[in-house]
Amino acid sequence: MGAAEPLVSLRGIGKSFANGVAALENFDLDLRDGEFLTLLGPSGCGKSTALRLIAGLVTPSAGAVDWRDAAAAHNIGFVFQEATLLPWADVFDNVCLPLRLAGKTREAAAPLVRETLALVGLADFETALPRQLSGGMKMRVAIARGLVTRPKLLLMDEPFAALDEVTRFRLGDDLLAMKRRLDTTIVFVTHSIYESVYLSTRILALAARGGAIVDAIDIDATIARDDEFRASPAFAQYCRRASAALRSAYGEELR
Ligand SMILES: Nc1ncnc2c1ncn2[C@@H]1O[C@H](COP(=O)(O)OP(=O)(O)OP(=O)(O)O)[C@@H](O)[C@H]1O
Repeated sequence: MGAAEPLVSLRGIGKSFANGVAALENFDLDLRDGEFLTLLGPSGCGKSTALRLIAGLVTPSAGAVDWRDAAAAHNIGFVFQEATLLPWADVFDNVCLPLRLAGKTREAAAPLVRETLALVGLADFETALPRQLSGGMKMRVAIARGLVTRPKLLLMDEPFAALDEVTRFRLGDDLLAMKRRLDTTIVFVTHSIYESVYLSTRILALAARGGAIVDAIDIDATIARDDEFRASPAFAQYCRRASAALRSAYGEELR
């Protein structure tokens, strides 16, 4: 098993719900080790369903999800659009939760929780309650909770959608730094073309119905992600391509 082998492969995936909706049809995906993959597409095209299938939260109606390493399949971080924190628990206990669920005592988990809080810039907020935090800080707690078990894979479903643009930019930069530091592979869902180009090493644009891949855009992973990139002709070019892909993903629906 070489490092070039995908971390996880989705083969011929179909997912239909009891109400007859086919969210995904014959969907294939090879997730590369270490990539930042973004799923871009119209509302309802199956992005969240794809994340939930990878996470094992729903089972496919057809096809298979194959993991290179079974242990990675059982240690996946998941961050949602809402931070979904326990309102009565402080920041430390919210981040500690996945370790407690894995059977660690609070004391045994503490060093990892503190290290992760430092990583997301919340070292001084251990005892704060969720209601005392801004939206951006709550999202940092949710990211810390997603990373505290040091998963190989972090799934993020529109995590920054509810945040203002400055907070969004800052969190994006910090997320890339965390990813580098922990060597995490990320699958990210967003509706923002600019965000997808800035953060990703690959973008998949999914068609409005059934999740067919309309375009796969590789973004040069060696380019530093900073203000210079955001202002560069290369960035504009990638955005034009992603925008065209998204337009064709809407297909008939835009006409
Ligand atoms: N549990 C469910 N039961 C019935 N239909 C569902 C269920 N979950 C999703 N769907 C349907 O499957 C399709 C794909 O949904 P999904 O949430 O994956 O799309 P999405 O691309 O993530 O959308 P959005 O961008 O709006 O979050 C939609 O038509 C949705 O209504």
